[in-house]
Amino acid sequence: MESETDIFYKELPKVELHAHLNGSVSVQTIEKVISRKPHLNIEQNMTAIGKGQRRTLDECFQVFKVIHQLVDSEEDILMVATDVIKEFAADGVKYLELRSTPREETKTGLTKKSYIETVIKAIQQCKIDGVDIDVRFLVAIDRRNGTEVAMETVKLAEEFMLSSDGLVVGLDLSGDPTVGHGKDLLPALQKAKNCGLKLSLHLSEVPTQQEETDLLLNLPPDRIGHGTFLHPEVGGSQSLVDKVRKNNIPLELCLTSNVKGQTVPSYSKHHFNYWYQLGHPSVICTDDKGVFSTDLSQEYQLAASTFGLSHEDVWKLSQQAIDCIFAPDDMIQQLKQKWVDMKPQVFK
Ligand SMILES: CC(C)=CCNc1ncnc2c1ncn2[C@@H]1O[C@H](COP(=O)(O)O)[C@@H](O)[C@H]1O
Ligand SMILES: [Zn+2]
Repeated sequence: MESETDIFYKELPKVELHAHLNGSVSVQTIEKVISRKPHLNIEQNMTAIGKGQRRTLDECFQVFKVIHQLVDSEEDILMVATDVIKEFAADGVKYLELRSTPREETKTGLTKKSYIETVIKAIQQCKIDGVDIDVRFLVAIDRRNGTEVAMETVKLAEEFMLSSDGLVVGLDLSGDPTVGHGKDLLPALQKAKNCGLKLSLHLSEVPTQQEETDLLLNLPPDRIGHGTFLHPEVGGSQSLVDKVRKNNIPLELCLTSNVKGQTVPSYSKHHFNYWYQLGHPSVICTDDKGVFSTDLSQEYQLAASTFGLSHEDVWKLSQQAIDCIFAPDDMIQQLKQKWVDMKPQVFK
């Protein structure tokens, strides 16, 4: 951790809806994987961006390549996923949607199928161990890989949605936003939606994606990652904003990620404020807590201190996130009850 987070934010029950598995790996876990693979000559400081540091988007995506080199077997994925889930739980996250791109690695025998199975195994193991968190999984499409891989990923996600006892709930579209075009992925995303997978799409993470965003908003997605350049003040348009509002599509907002990745110039200029002022459902998330050296408590505290939110405002924000989860209604009701039960303790 970079700086102390107030106890209120730690104790606040939280919902995390935008967390990439391999971007969420902590320093401690990275050290463990590095010690398993000394021959790679990778140092811990190559996988995280510290306090006050910034990187270009391109440099950030290089970091994921390094982490992928380190995390390349079923054994690694099981450890990484288990650690990440336990860390979110220790930070007061009560419900987590993890997302990850299935990969295959010939040299370790990892297949896309065993990749997903291993993440599911980690989720189940944490449940058995009594970790106080409910976890669901979104299978991710890396936009760089194009139409065919996207379609193959949707098929896998559908298979697991039907066989994972409700743990696989949806699909994520992510990857370097400057590569590829959403129109090539539209048929796969449409198919996913038709078969009942929920969709969370990274949209307008960089400027100049209006056309793609406009197209993909017609699906419509169930949630939007970032949406940094949707509104007219930053080169988006009123018609994009109207589409998002008309369909009431929640936004997943990641302050530190956007500032460190330099798509947003400073915390006070973050688009959280624009959407919050509109009363539009906005969920504070971490994106990549390992890479950006943060956690969800810290992100809530940052939002509060930057935009002058009271503890009561922050409570409402974390509570409203419950309505944006992809798990079915009984989980929503369970979480709402948990928030009611916990409130006296948090405001003591
Ligand atoms: C560069 C930057 C500012 C990152 C934050 N914004 C992001 N935008 C799009 N895709 C992302 C971002 N962060 C993580 N990802 C995706 O998540 C992957 C890492 O997690 P995983 O291997 O899917 O488990 C990356 O390879 C990338 O495909
Ligand atoms: Zn993301």
